[in-house]
Amino acid sequence: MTDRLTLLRPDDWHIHLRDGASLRHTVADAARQFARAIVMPNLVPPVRNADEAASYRERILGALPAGGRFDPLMVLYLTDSTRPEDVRAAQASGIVYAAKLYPAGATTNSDSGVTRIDNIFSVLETMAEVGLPLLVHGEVTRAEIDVFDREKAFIDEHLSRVVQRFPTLKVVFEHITTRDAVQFVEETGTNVGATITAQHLLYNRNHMLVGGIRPHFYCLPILKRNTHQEALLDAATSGNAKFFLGTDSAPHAQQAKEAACGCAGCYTAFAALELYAEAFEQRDALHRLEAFASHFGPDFYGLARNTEQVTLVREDWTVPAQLPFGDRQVVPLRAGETLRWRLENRA
Ligand SMILES: NC(=O)N[C@@H](CC(=O)O)C(=O)O
Ligand SMILES: [Zn+2]
Ligand SMILES: [Zn+2]
Repeated sequence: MTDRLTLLRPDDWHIHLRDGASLRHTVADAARQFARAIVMPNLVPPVRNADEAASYRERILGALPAGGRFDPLMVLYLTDSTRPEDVRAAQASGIVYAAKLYPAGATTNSDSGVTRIDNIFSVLETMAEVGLPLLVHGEVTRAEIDVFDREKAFIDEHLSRVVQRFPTLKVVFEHITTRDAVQFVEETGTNVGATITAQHLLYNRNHMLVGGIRPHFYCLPILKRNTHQEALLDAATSGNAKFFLGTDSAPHAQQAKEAACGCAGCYTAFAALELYAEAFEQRDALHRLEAFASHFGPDFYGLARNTEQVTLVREDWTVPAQLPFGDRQVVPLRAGETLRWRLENRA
């Protein structure tokens, strides 16, 4: 049995760092694990153009602990009024690496999202032309569609159409949760990839709903049945370069999660690699972790792989019941429970 696992330092291709006082904590946690991260733009108001991305990036770097190294890769938030010029300016800025499609109303802070994908076709055309990847929260929002079916409906109604219409556009289907999404990504061209979270590899909806409702497992897209979890585990451990690490670490203050109407999002960045290692080990696939975590993401984005290494050691440790989150607290995934792997530089 392997007791130490050394791999290239990973990157996180989907993270929420939030803003303001929380940055001090979210950035420190991310920087301990990752060299770079694709930083989600769903602030209020969202990050809509290169200038807003540049100032958010400065706030993130300003929150980095002394001596810390971390490269935030910024993302534009597409709205109905995003223009092709915004895409060109973002590409020219050198700090924006993608643009994100949130269907309006699909998830946390998506009110300014796109109401009809056809509204942004000229923007998508420019993105394809300049080589800026499209990141997608793939869920329809129509009230009559069951929450467990919203990802599949998005593929059928929208994503397949977008991919056909813009065959050279790079697309990352974010935080996929279904066998349908795995199959769609497998069957489309090499310009279409997907991120997979640790929680969707480790859990299914029973973990969230059997024996009591557990708000800290609630995220969007929602955990699905175990057959979908199995399909995601197959994909992540397959060695297929289209599937790579994106934590979707999405902290909300404890009171906002443990509420009559709790927010969606799991906080995982504090132990992301440890959580993924647990999932890969379930499949005897630890030898596939490095490529998933550290090779396929930069390869897809056309960036150099990292050169520094990190080491995971087999050592039990207990996840704290809470972690500081600005002037509040966040309950991390697995709070109070034991993790079997530990990143060597963990304090
Ligand atoms: N994943 C989540 O459940 N929540 C994310 C938004 C998102 O990625 O959809 C958040 O910003 O809280
Ligand atoms: Zn999302
Ligand atoms: Zn997210």
